[in-house]
Amino acid sequence: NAAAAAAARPVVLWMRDPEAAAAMARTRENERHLPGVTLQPGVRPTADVADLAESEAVLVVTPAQTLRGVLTALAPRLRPDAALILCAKGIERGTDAFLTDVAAEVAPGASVAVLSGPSFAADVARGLPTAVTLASRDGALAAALAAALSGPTFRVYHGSDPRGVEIGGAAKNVLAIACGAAIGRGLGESARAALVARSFAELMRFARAWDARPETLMGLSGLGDLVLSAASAQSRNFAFGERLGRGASLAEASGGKLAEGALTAQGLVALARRRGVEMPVAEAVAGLLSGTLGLDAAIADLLGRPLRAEI
Ligand SMILES: NC(=O)C1=CN([C@@H]2O[C@H](COP(=O)(O)OP(=O)(O)OC[C@H]3O[C@@H](n4cnc5c(N)ncnc54)[C@H](OP(=O)(O)O)[C@@H]3O)[C@@H](O)[C@H]2O)C=CC1
Ligand SMILES: O=C(CO)COP(=O)(O)O
Repeated sequence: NAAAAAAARPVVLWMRDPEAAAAMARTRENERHLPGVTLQPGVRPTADVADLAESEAVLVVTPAQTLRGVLTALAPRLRPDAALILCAKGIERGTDAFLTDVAAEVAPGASVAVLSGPSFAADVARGLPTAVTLASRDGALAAALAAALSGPTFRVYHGSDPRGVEIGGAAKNVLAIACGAAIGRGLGESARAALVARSFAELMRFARAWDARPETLMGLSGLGDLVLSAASAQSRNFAFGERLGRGASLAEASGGKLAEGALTAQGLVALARRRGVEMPVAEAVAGLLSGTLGLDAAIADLLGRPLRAEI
């Protein structure tokens, strides 16, 4: 919707469910995911992959754990020079792979970019002011895509550090669960602020160890997105943590909604360990989710860590 509004260019909205696509073409509304938002005139819903054959750029916006399957199905049907813009936030379960690496494996030769940053879909769709960042190793491509996608209220910055941008999106979801759990457990706003700051320190260490630029994490994907998800009950990851903090079971805590951090926590911790990065907050979340750590023990572990220099 934002892209169609920005440039008045035609946008093909491919979805897997033919009935949902037909309904959306008829009503011009996504009643299940974004009720009350009217599709821009240039958006054409379809369930036929062949309709993507002419697309110059493809935004892939399905959950992180579906990326491999979705790209495997789509890639052979796309233009060989189509840019793939990855919008999911996560690390692949089982392989612990970054999503850009999954894309490079499934669609070798494709130009891959990552779009991430603080942006609730409902805000973007309603035209509220939003800023995100889009990065590709090909900086000129990133700049061109950012210009094409930007509009009056949807500002797309660009960069050449896709690894940093994807780390920001994947990790903040895990860390937002910790903030939610602290609030749910009644630890207070000072504890939340402390967790945000210490989580950000973890993000920076992780980024450095995984060849990303630390300054990328000081931007929209990283600091910006962590602040959004850690501070807002609208965040599904925060809400998931908050319910855990109030004593809900893992099954109850998701509320049937996608909480990407719950699926990425183990992968994040595995990657951190592989490069010797200390991530106590992420470790606490992973321990909670795997059932090896109770909430009060996790809190005690974090508070009981040896005092050290902050920086
Ligand atoms: N929502 C948000 O505010 C933001 C989300 N993101 C990221 O975007 C990604 C998707 O999130 P979001 O859209 O909110 O998730 P939702 O669960 O709300 O929607 C997921 C969409 O992906 C579709 N889908 C799921 N599995 C498949 C599949 N195997 N093949 C094709 N389509 C599939 C679903 O189709 P169906 O309707 O048929 O189930 C649905 O349309 C996540 O990684 C999230 O972190 C990033 C920024 C903001
Ligand atoms: O990534 C998001 C906003 O930038 C959406 O956050 P949640 O997935 O936690 O709802």
